[in-house]
Amino acid sequence: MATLRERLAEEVPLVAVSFGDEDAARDAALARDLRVDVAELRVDWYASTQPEHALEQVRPFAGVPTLATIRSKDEGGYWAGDEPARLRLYEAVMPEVDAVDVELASAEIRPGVVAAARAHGTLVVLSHHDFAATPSAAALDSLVEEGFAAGADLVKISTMAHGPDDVRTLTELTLRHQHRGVIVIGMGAEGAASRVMLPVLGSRITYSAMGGRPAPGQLPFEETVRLLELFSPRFARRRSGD
Ligand SMILES: O=C1C[C@@](O)(C(=O)O)C[C@@H](O)[C@@H]1O
Repeated sequence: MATLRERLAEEVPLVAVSFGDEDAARDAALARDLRVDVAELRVDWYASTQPEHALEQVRPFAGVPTLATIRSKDEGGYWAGDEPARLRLYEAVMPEVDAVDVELASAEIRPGVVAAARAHGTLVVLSHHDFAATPSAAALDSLVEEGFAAGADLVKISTMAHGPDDVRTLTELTLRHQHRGVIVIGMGAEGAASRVMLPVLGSRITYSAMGGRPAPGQLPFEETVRLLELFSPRFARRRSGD
């Protein structure tokens, strides 16, 4: 199977599923059987914040492209510890995963996460989430620039979409930056179409649900794959050629 880096270079959308630590062996087997493109390991959902516990959950996914996320509460996650402990946990899982995702706004640990990722050859997603609204195009452009300047391989923008104007803002953002490596998501019911449409237009990863704790507007994994096979011939070709 191609590595995540190779897959991203193809510029064909990837479908991610987020997993916690309920049953990592079961989830890893599911991810393999259903050919999930990226397993997002939501370390902030784990019952224990001990590095050894996290590593035990990560290891069964060997062979599946993985993205470790330890999301702050400020941006919709569950991390309850302090920032030094969060950085230590990122550093502990770094050698075992293909990519990590940390918020652009997490100024205290972001440089440390980027430096550790560079040292291990791990990809870095720098992300921004807004669960209330979609900011202006200019504000979103500055976040994208800030992300790449800070060393992101991918910049992720995930904002609440309240209607067609927000979906248009996110669509135009995707088109402006599509070859640089962006992930753009319109959350909520009004944004649901963006989870299929924006990957067709160049957003690199779309997140889908398989149990767990679905984000607002997420579609089930199999539905996401079916719709992308319909609308993205390149995606359909890659899936059938796997
Ligand atoms: O940031 C994202 C995107 C997401 O919030 C979504 O809306 O699909 C789901 C999260 O697991 C992931 O880290």
